[in-house]
Amino acid sequence: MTLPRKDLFHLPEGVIYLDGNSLGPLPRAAVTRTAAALADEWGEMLIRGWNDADWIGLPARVGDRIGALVGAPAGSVVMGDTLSIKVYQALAAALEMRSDRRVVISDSGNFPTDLYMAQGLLDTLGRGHELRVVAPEDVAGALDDTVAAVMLTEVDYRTGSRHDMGAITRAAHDAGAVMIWDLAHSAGALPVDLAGCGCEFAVGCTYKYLNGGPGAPAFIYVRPDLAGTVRPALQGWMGHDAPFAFDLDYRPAPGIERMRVGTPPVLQLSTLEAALTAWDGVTMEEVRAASVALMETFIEAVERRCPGLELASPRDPSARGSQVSFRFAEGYAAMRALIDRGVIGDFRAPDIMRFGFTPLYLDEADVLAAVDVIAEVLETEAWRDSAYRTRARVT
Ligand SMILES: Cc1ncc(COP(=O)(O)O)c(C=O)c1O
Ligand SMILES: Nc1c(O)cccc1C(=O)C[C@H](N)C(=O)O
Repeated sequence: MTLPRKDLFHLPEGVIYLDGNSLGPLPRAAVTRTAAALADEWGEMLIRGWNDADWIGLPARVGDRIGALVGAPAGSVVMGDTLSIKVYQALAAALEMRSDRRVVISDSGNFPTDLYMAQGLLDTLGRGHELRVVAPEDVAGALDDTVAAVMLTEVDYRTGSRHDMGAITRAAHDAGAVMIWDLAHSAGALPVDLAGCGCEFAVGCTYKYLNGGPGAPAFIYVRPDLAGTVRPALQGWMGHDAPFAFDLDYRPAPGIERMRVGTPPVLQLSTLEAALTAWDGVTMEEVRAASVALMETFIEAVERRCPGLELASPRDPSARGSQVSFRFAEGYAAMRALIDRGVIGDFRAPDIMRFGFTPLYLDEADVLAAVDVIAEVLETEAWRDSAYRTRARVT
């Protein structure tokens, strides 16, 4: 299999897209499939689509496709809701499994919504739980027999620095804690071995490296030996054993389907299902090898040509996800200047310029052309233009 597979994507003319770590581009297969889901399924089938187009089976069917990309067996991943909700569900179930313990460990590299959801859940429980947020390198040292759950994102969204999932999961288990991984910046970016690492829960989003589109639903994995016993905190009817029996009392579905909540987002799941065909016939190992090669080319060229930028990501590729970040005090304005010139990355406060590497639709020529533009923006100080200083609502 050769990479990239640019033909599978709509890539706007004149753009080098280095932000697939935040929102993937539009896969061509998604255009036709979404149009068909609208016109042929919703339009023609109306309510019959639930059975005739198997809308009801989408959360499990798409979950299996994603499971195959993150090392999870069939029947252990299900789709739905936003990642924030899936974080809440995983943590709530983990705390029930360790009801005698009160501490949750996370780290300061985690994405804020994960921490916010944890804080809200712990407040709602009102049982004296504590969220302890430590530095990423201090996680292992923070584990003791008071820790109920460890909740981490494998790849830091700002620096791209990567945890060792296997080692941290083992350390959490040695301390008797439940392990939850957020794979937002891993799924479709790196090989992940959920079954091998033995974690109890994993969650992730699908709008980044999996190219499911803005607002695409999240996924949740529960280790197969636990899926029939974990208690869902959000007891929606779609997670019921028999939703269409309309019982007055909740009875969870026998396995992973209990982590469903309400009506699935059929149109977004259809888009995502088609988007995932871009992974057919390519392995995550091939994608990873190509990503590392692109990142090494990028780092070498940027450091040689742009001395004002300071590498914020680990230099060792094995300690990094599929993004490269550079620090620059005027990073926000500089990123705006780059975007104006067709090189799209993004900015994270206070000074991080982020660039994502996505070998399905990027090649070395793109990377070198992007560096030409970065060098030009820095050499000419184009970022000084006042037009680049006003902050957008979404960065
Ligand atoms: C690690 C992580 N968790 C959660 C989210 C967001 O969650 P949601 O899909 O609920 O907006 C992101 C990015 O948006 C993220 O990077
Ligand atoms: N989910 C996002 C959104 O709804 C709007 C803008 C950006 C995002 C993101 O995905 C941000 C991303 N998690 C990050 O790594 O910063």
